[in-house]
Amino acid sequence: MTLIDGKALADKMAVALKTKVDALKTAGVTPGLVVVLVGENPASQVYVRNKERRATAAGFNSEVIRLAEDTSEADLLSLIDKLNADEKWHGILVQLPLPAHISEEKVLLEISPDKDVDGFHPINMGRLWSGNPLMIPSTPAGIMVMLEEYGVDVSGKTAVVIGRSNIVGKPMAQMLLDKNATVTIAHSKTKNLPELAKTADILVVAIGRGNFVTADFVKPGAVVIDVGMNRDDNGKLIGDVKFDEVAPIASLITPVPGGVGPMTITMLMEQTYEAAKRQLD
Ligand SMILES: Nc1nc(=O)c2c([nH]1)NC[C@@H]1CN(c3ccc(C(=O)N[C@@H](CCC(=O)O)C(=O)O)cc3)C=[N+]21
Repeated sequence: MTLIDGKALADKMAVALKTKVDALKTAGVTPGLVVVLVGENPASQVYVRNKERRATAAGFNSEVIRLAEDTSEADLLSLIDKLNADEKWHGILVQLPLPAHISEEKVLLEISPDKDVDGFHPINMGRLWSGNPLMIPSTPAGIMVMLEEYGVDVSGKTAVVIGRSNIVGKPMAQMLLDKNATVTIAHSKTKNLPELAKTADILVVAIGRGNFVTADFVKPGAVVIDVGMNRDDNGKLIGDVKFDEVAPIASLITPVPGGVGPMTITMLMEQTYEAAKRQLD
């Protein structure tokens, strides 16, 4: 079994990114990433801090706009309009989830598709599915980079993605399909899930249930990617995969933490850089 070290890869890519950013700055453009955080979700605070740290280290303009939990939808939408029009920002990220009184759909539609570093705007989702991607969701994008880095040839492989969210499951399936995997998307209503999962050469788990995938879900030699971010009873961060049990069977596996999470942030930075570079075109 080999561990897929997402943290180490993220650190390596950060060094290369810094060099690319320095060159872009010399050409007159500084990449700018603005993150909007509504309310006080403690988990979101951690992610947002990590993003800010990585953006600053890369030499970006970076700002976190913190809004009160009771911010109105109209106020958030007009803030987004302002950020859309501001040349300083190449990437706009509104941290999800939003408070219940704000429509996520309306907010995601408001962000200019050209600045939508999350790739959540319907235009960007449609572009991805039609084979003409621009901005793409960072979590599956980071997973594709990890597979490539660790020499996993996806073509012709059987892939099972557990989870069908717009943020991870669906774009993950499309990216694997684009690399010629045979892809199945499984979810909470799937029958005989362990048997199905066991057919996978590449198993991606993004269901948000701690330790859900046990050894009986995994074919010996499979590549196992754990997107889960759950807290156990002691507040410890755990994945969707029961690591100790699955790791000995897998050929490659991502840990939590230190796997998918750091690469998610790396891909946000890469996409912000690419968006900034397009400003020169
Ligand atoms: N619009 C939007 N875009 C997002 O990309 C987005 C979001 N909303 N809402 C929340 C989720 C979650 N997310 C993570 C990013 C990095 C880590 C990360 O860096 N994790 C580290 C450490 C985590 C820790 O120690 O708590 C790791 O896995 O090693 C985790 C989770 C981005 N999200």
